[in-house]
Amino acid sequence: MPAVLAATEAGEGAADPACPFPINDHITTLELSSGAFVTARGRVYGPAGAPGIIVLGGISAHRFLLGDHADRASWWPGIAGPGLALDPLRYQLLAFDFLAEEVAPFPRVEDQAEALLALADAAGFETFQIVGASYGGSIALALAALAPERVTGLHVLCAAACPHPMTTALRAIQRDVVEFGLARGDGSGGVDLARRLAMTTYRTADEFKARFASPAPGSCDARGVEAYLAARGADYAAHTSPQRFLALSRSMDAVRIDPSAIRAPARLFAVAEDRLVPLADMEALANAIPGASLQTCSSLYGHDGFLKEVEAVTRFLEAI
Ligand SMILES: CC(=O)SCCNC(=O)CCNC(=O)[C@H](O)C(C)(C)COP(=O)(O)OP(=O)(O)OC[C@H]1O[C@@H](n2cnc3c(N)ncnc32)[C@H](O)[C@@H]1OP(=O)(O)O
Repeated sequence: MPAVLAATEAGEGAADPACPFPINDHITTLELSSGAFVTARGRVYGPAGAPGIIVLGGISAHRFLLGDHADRASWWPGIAGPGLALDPLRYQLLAFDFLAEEVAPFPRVEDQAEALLALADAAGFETFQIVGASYGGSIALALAALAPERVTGLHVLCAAACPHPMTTALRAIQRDVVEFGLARGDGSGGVDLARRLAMTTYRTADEFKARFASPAPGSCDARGVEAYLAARGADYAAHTSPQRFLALSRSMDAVRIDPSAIRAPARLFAVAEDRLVPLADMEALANAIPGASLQTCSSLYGHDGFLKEVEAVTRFLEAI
């Protein structure tokens, strides 16, 4: 278990007087069981005393689940927000910034889980549910295994017990691209190119065919698939350092969850067309967690289905 060295809290709801729910930041310094010292940063949206839910997304996610009331938008639009499935008027929603390059050689999902547990303590969550998607789903599984007595419900989208070798292969190439960029003195260019490749694993061939084979004249996509990938790569590289990219990429490929350690009622959500986390791997996880259930959705968006299929994800989260 992590040793907490310092915890601070800062209320920020006042930053936007129109905000109808409290917002509190928690910053906790702790020693991980690996011996590393880290600072965990989390944000809780919602009224004190309401049931706690830890909300975790893909590698692009951060503690600003609902945006930052300035220039950062919510990373789970349509799912988290007042009146939505993850409602800060009904729950306390805790999101955090992933540990990344500050943990050498890279953070394991178990490290992320320890940081989260310290933040849950700081937020006063005795027990809580977890909703985790993609990389956040892997962390959710690790946290459920770490603290079985505190997790009352586990809801995992598009994440399996370990990465598929083809997924690792494609991520290894992305890391090589970033390392190549760094060696040339252009790490940011490496992240840009790696993200372009990553995008092709998040979406499906059918979506690209529908969008880019004969795009509507005048539409944004009329500029073509290369322009799209270039735009997504540039946007990601503008916000992500090469060191962060490498740390999180290695973390994803190191995931090895022991499903038998999970005691919480577990519900899984898979996308049949997901090529990053194949359906068969999620079926295997569902079979390995005692009592777990699996819902499957079909989506043109593949792995990005957890972000794009708002209706299906909302239905899945209705059981919270
Ligand atoms: C294990 C893990 O954790 S890995 C999984 C982590 N998942 C992720 O990181 C999410 C990956 N997906 C993305 O980044 C997606 O782009 C999303 C989810 C952010 C948005 O998806 P969508 O809503 O379908 O938008 P889409 O990807 O089509 O377009 C995004 C942007 O590209 C722009 N764009 C679209 N087509 C083109 C084009 N042909 N040329 C240039 N720009 C284009 C859009 O205008 C939009 O720009 P904006 O953000 O400034 O408005």
